[in-house]
Formats: sequence, C-alpha cells, structure tokens
Amino acid sequence: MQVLKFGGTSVASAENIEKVIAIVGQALAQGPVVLVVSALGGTTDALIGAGRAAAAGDEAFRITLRQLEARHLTAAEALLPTPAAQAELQPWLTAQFTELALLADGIFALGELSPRTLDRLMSYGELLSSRLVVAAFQARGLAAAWADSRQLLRTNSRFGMAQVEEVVTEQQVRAFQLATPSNLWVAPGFIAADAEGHTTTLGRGGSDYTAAILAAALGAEKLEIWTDVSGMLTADPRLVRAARPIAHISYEEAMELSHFGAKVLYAPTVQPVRQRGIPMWIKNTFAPQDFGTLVEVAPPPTPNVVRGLSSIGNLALLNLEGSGMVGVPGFSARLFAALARARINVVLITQSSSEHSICVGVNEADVPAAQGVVNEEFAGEISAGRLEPLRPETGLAIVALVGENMKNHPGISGRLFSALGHNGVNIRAIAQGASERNISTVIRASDVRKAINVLHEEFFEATSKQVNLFILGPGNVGGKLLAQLAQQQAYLREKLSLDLRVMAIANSRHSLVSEEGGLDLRTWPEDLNEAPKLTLEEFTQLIISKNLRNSIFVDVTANPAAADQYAPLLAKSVAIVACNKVAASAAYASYRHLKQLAQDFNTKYLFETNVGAALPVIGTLGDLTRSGDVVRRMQAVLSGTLNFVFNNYDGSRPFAEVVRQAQAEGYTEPDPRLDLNGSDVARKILILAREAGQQLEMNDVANESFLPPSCLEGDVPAFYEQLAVHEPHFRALYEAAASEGKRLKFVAQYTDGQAAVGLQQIPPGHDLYDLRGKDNVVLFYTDRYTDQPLVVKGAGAGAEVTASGVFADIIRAARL
Ligand SMILES: NC(=O)C1=CN([C@@H]2O[C@H](COP(=O)(O)OP(=O)(O)OC[C@H]3O[C@@H](n4cnc5c(N)ncnc54)[C@H](O)[C@@H]3O)[C@@H](O)[C@H]2O)C=CC1
Ligand SMILES: N[C@@H](CC=O)C(=O)O
Repeated sequence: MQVLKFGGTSVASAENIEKVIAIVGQALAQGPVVLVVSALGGTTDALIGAGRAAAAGDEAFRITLRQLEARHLTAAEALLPTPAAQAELQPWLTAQFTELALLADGIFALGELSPRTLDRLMSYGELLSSRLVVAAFQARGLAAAWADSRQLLRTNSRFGMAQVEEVVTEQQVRAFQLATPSNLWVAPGFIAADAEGHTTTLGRGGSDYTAAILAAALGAEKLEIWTDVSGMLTADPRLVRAARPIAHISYEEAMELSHFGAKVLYAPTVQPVRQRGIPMWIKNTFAPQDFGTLVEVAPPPTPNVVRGLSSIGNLALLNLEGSGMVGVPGFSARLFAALARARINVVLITQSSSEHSICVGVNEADVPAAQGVVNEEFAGEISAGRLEPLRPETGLAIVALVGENMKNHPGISGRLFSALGHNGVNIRAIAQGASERNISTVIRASDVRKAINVLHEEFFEATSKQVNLFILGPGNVGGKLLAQLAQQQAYLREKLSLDLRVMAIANSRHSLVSEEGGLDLRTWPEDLNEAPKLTLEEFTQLIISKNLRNSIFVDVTANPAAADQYAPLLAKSVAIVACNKVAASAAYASYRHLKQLAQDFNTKYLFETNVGAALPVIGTLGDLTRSGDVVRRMQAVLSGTLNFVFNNYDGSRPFAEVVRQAQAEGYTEPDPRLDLNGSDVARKILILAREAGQQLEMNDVANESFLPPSCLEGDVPAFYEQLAVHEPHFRALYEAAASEGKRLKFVAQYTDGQAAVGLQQIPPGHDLYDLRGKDNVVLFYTDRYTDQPLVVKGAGAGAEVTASGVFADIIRAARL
C-alpha cells in the first residue's frame, strides 16, 4: 500500500489533475494506492472569504460561491470526456453548491461564523476536489473508490485545529479497508469528524497530515507528498536564490525544518510516519523526474553539518524580569499555564542561569492577550515591585540552523555567530535544545533576508561568497578600480569564491544604483551620467537600508564629507575601504573612534593606500607591531608627485610644467597644492606614526615648506602662475643640490614620537638617493631591525597602482 497526497496547486486545474492521474497510474503498477487530495488551489481561502463576508453581511459571498461553482464545473467538463460521465457528476456538484449556498445564507442571516460552521464550510473544498478526481479516474476506466475522510479520521471537537484520536481512527480505517476492497481510494485531505459526527479540520496544510495518518493506520510502504517544488530546500527559495533541494533528511530534521517555516510540509505530518518508520518522499508534480526529498530513518551521511535553514516571521519576545523569580519553584509553570489558558503557542524559550529573567517567543498577534494574562497572573508580584510588568518586543523573527550532524560538532554556533556578527545582525535571543539538532536565533525581521543568505553561504556555498560594493568617487583611481573589478570578476569567483558585485557608484553629480544583482561594469560611465544625484547622507542611507550581506563602502574621493560617513556605516557593520586620507589623518580621537567602531561591529576599516599607494607599508607596519616589535625610527620619501618632480626638474623645463606633468599623469592629489606644500606627506607620516602606536596630531608634524608663500594664496590656476613667477627660486634649490652632486628629496622622518617633513639634499650612497620616477621608499628601524632597516620601496603614486591597492583592501575586507 502506498499513500500519495497531492496539494492544492497539483489539483488546481483539469490540466494539473491529468498530471496527477498519470503519476498515480504509474504508482498503481507497483501496488494499491490511497490518494489524498487538497482542494483546488485557492478554494479554501475563497470559502473562508465567503464565510467571513456572509457573517459581515456582505452579499459578495454569493459571487464567490458562483465563481467556485463555475470553476469546478469547468474542471469537470474538461476532465470527463463523455457526456455520460459529465451527466453523472454535474448534478452532484450543483447539489453541493446548493448546500453551500444554504449554509452561507444561514451565516449571513445569523451574522456569525462559528469555528464549527467554518470547518463545515471549508470542508467543501476537499469534498469537491476528491469527488472530481474519483470521477476522472472512473472515466478513464480505473475503479477508484471515494473514501470519506470524515468516516476515517476521528478527532476531538477543537474546530479549526482538531486533534486526531489515533486508536479510533486506526479502527475506522481498518474497517473501511475490509469493507471497501479497492486498488485505489481517493480521500479528501484536511477534513475529519468528531465523535458526534460534526465535520472538523486539521489546520491549514492539514491534507499532508491526513495522508500521514492514513499511511500510519494502513502500515503503508511509503508516503509520497506531491507538491509544486522538488522537495525540501536548504532554505526558502524566495529568500535565497542559491537554495537547493535536500535529497535525504531524517524525520527529526524534517520536523524541525517544517516547524520552522519550510512551507513544503505541514509540521505535524512527520510524527505518524516516523512512529512506524514509513519512508516519506516529497516530490514535484510538475517535475516528477526530479529526485525530491526522501525523509527516512537513517539518511546517508553527508559532508554538510547543517541540513537546512529555516525562518519564522511575525515573532515577538515576551520578557518577564525581576528578582521575584530567582529560586522560586513553579514560577515558569505559572507563566506557561497562563499562556496556555489563553491558547498562546510558545515558539521559543530562553532563561539565563541567573534566573532573573525569562523570555519566550510567541506570535506577534498574541502579544495583547499574553500581556493581559501574564500581568494578571503575576499581579501580586508586580504590585509588590518584585517583577516588572511583561515587556513585549515585536518586529522579530527566528532564523534557525537544522541538522542532525550538528550534534557534538564543536564550532557550529561560533560560525553562526561570527557570520551574523560580521554582517551587523544583532541576535536578541538564542535557543538550542540538548538534541543539538536546532540552533535558533531571534533577530530583527528586517535582517532575515540578509541573515539567511549569509548563513546559507557559510554552511552551503563553499563555492561563493557574495560581496556588495558601494563605490564613491569614480575619478582617476575609482575609474581604474572599476576597470580592474570588471576584468577580475570571473577570476575572483573561480579562484577565491568571491562574487563581487558593484551595487552603487556615485560621484558628486550622479548616483547609479543596482536594484539587485549588481551594476553592469561595461556600461557604468554612460549609465552613471543618466542617473539622478544622491547626497552623501542619502547614499549612506541607501547602503544601510539595502542591508545587504558583506557590504563594503569604497571611498575613492578626497572629500572630507565622505569621511564623515564612515562612522554611521561602521556602526552597521559595513566595511570601509578608503584611499581618501582625510579620516585617518583627522583628529586622533576620530581616527581611534573609527578603528574602535570597526572592532566593536566586527568589520574592517582599511586604508593601505593612504601611504605609498599599493605598497605594503601600513600592512608591514601592522605585522611588525602585532608581533611585538617597536618602531623607533622611520625615514621615508612618501610623495610620488614630489619625487617625480624633483627627479625630472633640472632647470631645462619650467618647474610649473613638471608639476603639471605630474598632475596629468595622475600622481597628484585632486588639488596639487596639497602635494607641493608638503601636507600630503605630513598626513602620511602622521598616519604611519599612529599606526606605530603614537598619539600624534597633524600640528605635531613639523612641515618646512619649500614653496614661496604666495604660491598658496590663491586657487589652483593662481598656484601654477605663482610657480612660474618663482621659477628662479626652484632653479636655485636645484642648483644648490646639484652643485654638490646631491639630489633633492622631500623627506618624512619619524623618530621616537617626533615627526617632521621637509626638502633635503641627499648625497650619493644614501638610502633615499637612488629613487626613480614616482617611487616611494620607507625605511623602518625597529627593535629587531636595528642596523639595517626593513625597506619597502616601489611606485608610490598613480591611478592604476592605487586602484590595485584599493582592490587588495576590498579582497581583505571581503575575506573577513
Ligand atoms: N593618485 C594617486 O596616486 C593616489 C591617490 N590617492 C587618493 O585617491 C583619492 C582619489 O584621487 P583621484 O582619483 O586622483 O581623484 P579624482 O578627483 O580623479 O576623483 C575623485 C572623485 O570623487 C568624486 N567626489 C568628490 N566629492 C564627492 C562627493 N561629495 N560625493 C561623491 N563623489 C565625490 C569626484 O566626482 C570624482 O569622481 C584621493 O583621496 C587621493 O588622495 C591615494 C593614493 C595614491
Ligand atoms: N598625491 C600622492 C598620491 C598618493 O598618495 C602622491 O603624490 O604621492
């Protein structure tokens, strides 16, 4: 004996019912079948709507019933090929709708819809569909017998969610089996009857349960639940695109997953088949060739410790707190009894070992009732000040990991917490039973999509981690960065399992935002020009409200206001990658605050390119200090622009022209005066000193400018004019050095807490002498590098190299 159950979508139309007939036909070749069907998809909702409308005095219920009748008659016409077969069923269908109309008229007249009447009303859905299916089989020459589930399943009288009385049910099923020998029974799902013969229902989705009860009562070889998806998935596919079917699962895991929202299976279904060890398949009516999910006693071993992820929304936490509960036996019992009296289902329970508070999760809709009954139960303690009144918190959801293999497998919770923590998902409560089969976290409902995707990547997608980039400032450096990202996207996916998506690009005039999936990196320049403008604050809010996992804000501007956005973003666990030097060289307190925020919110603030472009300067310094070395002295050339200028100026071309060339080649700051007046170098040595552990401010860095003061008095064009005016000054500087065989270098020095920058004449043989083009060099003298410094040297400016340094920081942040 096999029991096959088909859900509402599987029997929603004549076309779908044909598919059901074909599947059942194949099953019959293997042995007798009990077929359980739901109502035609959408019928139950329509019946409930009609009942409620009637009770509310709204005559629209008549239209609904007429539409339902027409739908069933149309299906009958399509399914029953001969007029004779149709003539047999149609009067019966019409009679059913006459009965239904009478029932609805009664509800309308009374203005009341009791749970008992609602059950009766709803039962027509499955009664109609099952009779339709029986007629369809019979019309195809298959002797199908209709089995009235109200005569098979005995329940209590809890209308709407009746509980099955197993012993009587089993007796009734056995008796029916003896009295009605047939290879094919067709039974309506969802409905049953109490001892008085009143129609009851088993709860929404209860047709699965009907099938499981029948399978258990008949000792079936297997139960098949046919639906519109190919089995249970690792996560809700509406939330996680990469969700995939679970081939094998234990009863316990299936129960946990279905309880926690895997809508494919009605949670109580598992228990009856589990008790008898009956294997249960979940299959797809529309893709019967797919394997589906086999729920069984001992699924084959899998490398995945987590079998699936699940979530339940509309959750509220009820927090009861106060000294009055510490060490008081029976306290929890009173709480749960009060909730039970109000028929409030408790979804989750946590209590800290201090016993000072107890927290339960319930459906949000139950909050007012819960507050009433609990505050009443503990009125004495509350008025005596030994307990706080019940404190509900709404807008929450549960996200749970489910898997038998999690048992005795250390580190799963650690991975769960760190994956959520890195993404700024705050966990309000946690529950894990001793079975270790389920770890449940309570989080904000607005974080569910992000959380479940992060966890799916963590536990199921070793192949890919999605990283969402928000890029501000696609200028020289930003433009090259976007080109590099476009070029490397496929490589990163394949080699590093990183799926880098650019979700937004903004400059000072436009902001281009991807709805999902990421921007097209081939057409962004044109697309950006068409896009509207967002203010910096709006751009930040966009990042926060998108609430995407692994979000990184990439600041490729030189704008101080852009740096103001770091703190609110870090506080939402959005990582920051910046080549903008403003934040790291601002007031020390603000630099520290950003670093602390990154630490507190489990994210990254990376700015390697602030010194020496892509050269590993800050990284090397970090490696030295983290391993316990102490940096005593640093000597460096940190301006690509000034090194280029002094390497190329020999008086044969005007000084201003060489500076213009440096700007044209992309070495200068957007405002070249910052390079020429030494402040760009000053902020770099300041950043290095801070990274070496010194609490320095910008005005602690001595800066001896070589520019005549008038060069800095106007705007950038005036600056270039003044450079030309002072050509003799620059020539004199050059000649003074050259006459002694020396070279001009703008040098940054740091010695035991003191920092200074300025122009120096460097003799041949000196470590800084032989520095070509736009190169930078940093010499670190430390407790371990005493005689010979640790040297980092190479190109220290230029859009291409800087972009590659920003790219490297992005990858570091992404691989957190
Ligand atoms: N060029 C180099 O060799 C290196 C540059 N850097 C840093 O890279 C940064 C960018 O330099 P470049 O690309 O040369 O500058 P750029 O002037 O070419 O590009 C800056 C971009 O920022 C945008 N921007 C400015 N204010 C904005 C705002 N409020 N909102 C949105 N976008 C805004 C501009 O529209 C432009 O697209 C600077 O902070 C510089 O210090 C760092 C290391 C080396
Ligand atoms: N303008 C800077 C670029 C890198 O920070 C320089 O010239 O070094």
